Amino acid sequence: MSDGSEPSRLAEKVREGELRLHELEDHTDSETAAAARRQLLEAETDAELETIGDFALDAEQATDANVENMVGAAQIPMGVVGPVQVAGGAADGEYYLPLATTEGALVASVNRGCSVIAGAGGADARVTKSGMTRAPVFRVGGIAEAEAVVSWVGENTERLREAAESTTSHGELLDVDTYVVGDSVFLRFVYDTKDAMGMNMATIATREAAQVVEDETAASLVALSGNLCSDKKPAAINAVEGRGRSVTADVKIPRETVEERLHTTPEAIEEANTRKNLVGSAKAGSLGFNAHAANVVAAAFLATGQDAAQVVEGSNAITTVEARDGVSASDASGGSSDESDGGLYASVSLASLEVGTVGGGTKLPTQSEALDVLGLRGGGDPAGSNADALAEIIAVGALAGELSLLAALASRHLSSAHEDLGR
Ligand SMILES: CC(C)(COP(=O)([O-])OP(=O)([O-])OC[C@H]1O[C@@H](n2cnc3c(N)ncnc32)[C@H](O)[C@@H]1OP(=O)([O-])[O-])[C@@H](O)C(=O)NCCC(=O)NCCSC(=O)C[C@@](C)(O)CC(=O)[O-]
Ligand SMILES: NC(=O)C1=CN([C@@H]2O[C@H](COP(=O)(O)OP(=O)(O)OC[C@H]3O[C@@H](n4cnc5c(N)ncnc54)[C@H](OP(=O)(O)O)[C@@H]3O)[C@@H](O)[C@H]2O)C=CC1
Repeated sequence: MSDGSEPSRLAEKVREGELRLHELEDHTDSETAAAARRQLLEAETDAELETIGDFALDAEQATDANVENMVGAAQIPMGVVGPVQVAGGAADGEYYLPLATTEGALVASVNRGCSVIAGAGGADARVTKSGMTRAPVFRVGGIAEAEAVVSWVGENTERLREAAESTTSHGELLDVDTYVVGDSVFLRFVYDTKDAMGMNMATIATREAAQVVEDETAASLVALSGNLCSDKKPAAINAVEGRGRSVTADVKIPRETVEERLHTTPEAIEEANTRKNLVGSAKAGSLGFNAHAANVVAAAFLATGQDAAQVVEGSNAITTVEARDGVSASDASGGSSDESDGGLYASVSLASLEVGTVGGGTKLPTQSEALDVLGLRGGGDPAGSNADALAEIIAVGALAGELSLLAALASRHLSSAHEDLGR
């Protein structure tokens, strides 16, 4: 880093039109470039950017792959919930889940849910489907040509696989789903992206495959993303077909635990879930039949370096709750322990949770430390197991949030909780 005059000199050059704002890193280190931009912004907006400029991350690393025109860093408070026992297909053990949020009462609520789940012996969780998608749109002459392209794709999936997989040592092409609308052909490529969330990987691989389609058929590529993917937009296709990881967590909680820890009954939580999450969501035309899965998904995404815009897909979740007779506490190994006099079964199924433990924002310092808390930094053994485990733990966090909020609503504690903790 240079002395204090260097940012002023660079800021002046930008002001005089000798340098563009985004070119500063070509002339200095990233930290100095960010300082120069802050000076410019401060002069032009009267804002003071002292705190934005007081960051601990490595500016070189951030500007390498995570941000352009860097001025500093946004800081979000991070809390932690747990420990909670997770018996998953990949996750196995007691976990603390870091959550970054500015919503008071959220961490307390999820923590309460985790303590209830822990008291019931833990939750089960499984990734039931996995596949990151990219769906280019091609122009054809009409439906006859569209049909010919679709047939060619069906007969040449192997060639497309070869082209796609030539760009990655980890990614595997699983499927190519075809859709036709008039003279538009959409090919929805589905990849196993292992421990990467996989959007860059899938996009680069699909570019190669799309080239083969263009070379061998009458189709002409219009856009490498044709929105049937569907990335970062509310879309039924993700809720139905899944995107990233489809993951479910569930738990059985004895009646006494519900009454003591959640101050309500299994029946009241079931009714709140039915009338709110199922009937209310249906009437609203919602894709998310849950209370606030997005809260946990967003906070876990921010803490662990996921792409925050994909909270849109992460909120495609259905919560089910049932008051059951003779319910047994989970024993966190898929079995059950002592029978009690009834209790609660609750589940959350997130259809399209897009997570990774390598790539994207996961490499940054606070984010990778948060992944360390989970024991999930970097690639798993076998590849994909770390991202599966992360999906399962977030699902259990979402389940904890659902339980706690539904209970707060059933016991009429929601507004007082937020009065006490959130303002
Ligand atoms: C606030 C509570 C938890 C109090 O709940 P309580 O049962 O009165 O609290 P408690 O003092 O008896 O503590 C119970 C447990 O909660 C946890 N807990 C308790 N306090 C803390 C704290 N400060 N920090 C960390 N953890 C805390 C902790 O696990 C504790 O157990 P312990 O460790 O003591 O044995 C409860 O009233 C609650 O969960 N309310 C619901 C709040 C909520 O879920 N907000 C979510 C956001 S709402 C929103 O964004 C979406 C919305 C609502 O618009 C969506 C929709 O339309 O539904
Ligand atoms: N391009 C786009 O259209 C979009 C991009 N994004 C952004 O994409 C980024 C995420 O893309 P993503 O592809 O996940 O990440 P990266 O682009 O950071 O690539 C991750 C790479 O890590 C390598 N890798 C090493 N170990 C593993 C492992 N165990 N499992 C899987 N891969 C491994 C792979 O290399 P190799 O392939 O050589 O094997 C993989 O391609 C985020 O920053 C996100 O914001 C988001 C939405 C759209």
